[in-house]
Amino acid sequence: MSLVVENITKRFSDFAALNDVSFEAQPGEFLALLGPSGSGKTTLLRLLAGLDRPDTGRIDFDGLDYLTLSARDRRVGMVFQSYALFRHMTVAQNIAFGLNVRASKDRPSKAEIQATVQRLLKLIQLEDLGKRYPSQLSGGQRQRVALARALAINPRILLLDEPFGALDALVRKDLRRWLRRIHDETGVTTLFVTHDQEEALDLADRVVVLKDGQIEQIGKPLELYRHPQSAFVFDFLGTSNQVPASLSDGVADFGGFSAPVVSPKALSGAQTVRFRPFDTHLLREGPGFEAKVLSLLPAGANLRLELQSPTGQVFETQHAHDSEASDLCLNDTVYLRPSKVYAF
Ligand SMILES: Nc1ncnc2c1ncn2[C@@H]1O[C@H](COP(=O)(O)OP(=O)(O)OP(=O)(O)O)[C@@H](O)[C@H]1O
Repeated sequence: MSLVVENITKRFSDFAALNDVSFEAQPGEFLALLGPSGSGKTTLLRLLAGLDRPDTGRIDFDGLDYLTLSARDRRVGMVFQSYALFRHMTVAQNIAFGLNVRASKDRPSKAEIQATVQRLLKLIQLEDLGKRYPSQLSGGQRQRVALARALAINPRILLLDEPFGALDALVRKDLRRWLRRIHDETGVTTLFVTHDQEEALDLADRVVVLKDGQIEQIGKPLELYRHPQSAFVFDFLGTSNQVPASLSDGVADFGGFSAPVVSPKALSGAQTVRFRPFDTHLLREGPGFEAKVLSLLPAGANLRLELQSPTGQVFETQHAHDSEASDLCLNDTVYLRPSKVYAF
């Protein structure tokens, strides 16, 4: 059951929050919508949920024209950043809510609703907390309940708007893994809004990068990371070191040393080129970009360095523990050479 979004434009007065946006989600796919604040992520979710209408375009799900369906008939489950649980209801009542409010002809029996609640409590690993109130839960537990409530209506699509945005980094990481597991068990087509590139790359089957209401690029996480089509995508997906170079025939010349260029098109002449922290060598002697070691930080299997050039530019580099970086000290002078650079 695929989701088709075609040529969607949404204006607020004369400002286009979404401008001709098209993409598809495959049945059961987990898509991340990634973009900076104001890029149109929430606007897109609201259109899918039926909380707002686009000015132009088409939204279909499994052959159903969603724009002709009410929000309720779309059967979309939503989870927001703020815990939108009902405070006066227990966890179990919150989860049952979407089923209890159905018209009597569509409402499952009490026993069926209870069974669904039990199944979902088990799924979110809060089996013993059904009788508690939201105020008696941690932030992470509340978001798990919010997800169970969204799943209770057996949604065709699950829309998650920065669901872990208010939680601390460790809990976020934990819930991320957990969410992916739940997704794989339930197989619901899911759209997950985030402005955190690590979260998007870690979680999603494919990532839709939005900028100023338009799609910059869509792709699998590694594909986006390795083959960004624009400087925006490169900069947004990770640390970006930038230097001027002279390009010709796929080589960036820095005056005395050079590096191969990865580029979506053939470029020549003076350009700013970009490189990632781990695409670098540090040498004791030039040629290279001269810099002093500002900081040295062990980061898991790697060493992360900050280097500062005589003009004040700061570079970030990353190296294996047993590499040339391992015997450097603070304030040592090194010569930095990129092993490959990107140009757009
Ligand atoms: N009801 C509205 N009236 C006017 N402008 C709006 C309205 N809703 C959204 N916008 C504008 O549309 C643009 C996109 O907003 P949206 O909330 O979709 O961005 P976002 O990518 O979700 O941002 P964030 O990450 O900050 O939540 C913003 O410039 C916003 O100010």
